[in-house]
Amino acid sequence: MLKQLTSPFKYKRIDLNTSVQNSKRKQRVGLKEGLYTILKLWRYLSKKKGQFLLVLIMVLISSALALLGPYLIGKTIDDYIVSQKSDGLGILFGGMVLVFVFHSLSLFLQNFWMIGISQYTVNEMRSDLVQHLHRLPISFFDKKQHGELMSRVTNDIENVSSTLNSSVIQVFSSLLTLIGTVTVMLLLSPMLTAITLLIIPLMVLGMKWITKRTGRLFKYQQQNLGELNGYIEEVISGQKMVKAYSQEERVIKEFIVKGEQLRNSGFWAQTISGFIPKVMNMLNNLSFAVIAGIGGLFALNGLITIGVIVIFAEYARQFTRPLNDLANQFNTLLSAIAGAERVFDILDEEIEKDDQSNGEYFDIQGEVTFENVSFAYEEGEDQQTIHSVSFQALPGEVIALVGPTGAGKTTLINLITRFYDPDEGRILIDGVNIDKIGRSALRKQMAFVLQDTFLFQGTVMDNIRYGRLDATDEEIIEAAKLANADPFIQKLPDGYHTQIKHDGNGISHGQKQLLAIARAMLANPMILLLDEATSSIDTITELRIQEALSRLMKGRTTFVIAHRLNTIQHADQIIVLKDGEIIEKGTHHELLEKQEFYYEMQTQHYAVN
Ligand SMILES: Nc1ncnc2c1ncn2[C@@H]1O[C@H](COP(=O)(O)OP(=O)(O)OP(=O)(O)O)[C@@H](O)[C@H]1O
Repeated sequence: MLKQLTSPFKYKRIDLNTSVQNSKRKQRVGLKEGLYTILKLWRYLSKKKGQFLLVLIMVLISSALALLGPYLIGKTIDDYIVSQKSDGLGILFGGMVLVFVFHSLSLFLQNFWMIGISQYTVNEMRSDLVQHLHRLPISFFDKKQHGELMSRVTNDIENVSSTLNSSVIQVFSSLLTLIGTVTVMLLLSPMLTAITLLIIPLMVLGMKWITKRTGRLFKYQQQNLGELNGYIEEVISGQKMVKAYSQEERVIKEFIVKGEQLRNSGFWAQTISGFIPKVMNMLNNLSFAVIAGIGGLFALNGLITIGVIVIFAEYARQFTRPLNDLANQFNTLLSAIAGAERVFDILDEEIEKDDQSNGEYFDIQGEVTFENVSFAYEEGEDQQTIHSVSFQALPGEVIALVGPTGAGKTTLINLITRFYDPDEGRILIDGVNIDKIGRSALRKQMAFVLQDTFLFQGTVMDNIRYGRLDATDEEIIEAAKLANADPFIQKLPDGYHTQIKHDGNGISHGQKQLLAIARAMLANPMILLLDEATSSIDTITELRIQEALSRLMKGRTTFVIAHRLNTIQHADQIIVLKDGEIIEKGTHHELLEKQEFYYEMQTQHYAVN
């Protein structure tokens, strides 16, 4: 099996920056990066400082009691068994029982409090992450796979949680046990201690060699897991498309490749980290042999007692165990830091600035003006997506946006809604630059009826209420009636209370559009953004949609991305876009008379979408 796997050292050749290119912070690697992440984690943990202090006190107590146990056993051997005495043995025995009972109790308490801290921390991180995700600009989501993001909110956070649950205590108790053990050992026999400690350099060197590799390998394992999850999410959501184009084989092959990558990185991360306990165990046994041999010689020469050999043997175990634990926990910590780092990478992403405005609701008339607006999706792009676009839409006008595919129609809508901001020029609503209006206040003035209406889990009623959360049931039914959606809703098994399945599966395309119109009716905005459906909808539903739309459009400034030219003949203005520029503007008749691009589109049935 080993032969099939790529050597872990292959990873050396992978440029870290290829997978972490989007964040400046990610350029920092190694210790500095780790410390930065730990500092950020501490900001969360420190909110539970009091409880954390209690945990540390319990760790201190349990570590001290763990030291006391072997010491008492050694004392029993030297003072009672070797010297054949029994006076006071009962008290010593009682003391030992108490030590072990309190040791367990302190372990239980530290665990109990630490789990509380870890669950609190992880919950805070998760909610910060989700809140932050909602404040990020749309451009952030353009660059990220949804499943990969999901993996950060779930897997990576879970990883941090389980590590906090166990590793923090382990690390502190191991450190304390180490210090305590060495101190007592030195007090009992400095010479035997020095010989026992010779093992440390060997352990440190071994650990360094291994952890250097495992840190990197765990990072790749997390990355590969994120990519695989992203892929699974994508193919499950796009299952229909996969089947429609008979892409199952290709998808399975790609999945196998990604799965192999994860298996490979997982295999090496686990294998190399798995060496640690084995190596430590071997060194541990070696130290036992050394203590028994050399300690025996010392005892024969009267330098130490038999009780001290027993204490040393027990301490050597206690001493290599924390080293062992530290090494193990180091790996878990590295893996959790890698996870936390991926979470903080998102938290470090700059949120959408909500400008100078106070973001309050205000009444608008619906005049929209573009003044020399230029825009490119990517910074430094040679070709602008929108180039010096100017036009004015008066309140209540219907503006049709037409042009070949990729001309920039959707981009114009994206700019009006401030999903993106222009690089040059201004967009004004009622004469106010929209960058002075808070995004949320601006979007409250708008409603969308898009080709692909997204329906959330919940009832039909809930989905219409999305348009205005404080709407009453009566208002919702009224909006549905105006949108011609009421007849089909009434026929659903539970009417308005029918549960919508995932993403509206079970509701037809045309019915989704009607629900979107009802949502928009309820929102009652002054500006309406329509992306005309291209898919074939049956004639009756189509008529219902058209009728509902004209009702909805009345008195509102409406931008329609038109895919069929026959539906926009009555628009007040038709804006013809090509390669991001307005090449013609006017009414249907004016443009036909000009006999230019629009005329060509009409006469030659130019593909307009
Ligand atoms: N999020 C994005 N990131 C980068 N480029 C984008 C993005 N969205 C669109 N583009 C590019 O911008 C250009 C204009 O796209 P847009 O979607 O505005 O065209 P459109 O006229 O609406 O096309 P269609 O009729 O096909 O929907 C295209 O070249 C497209 O590839």
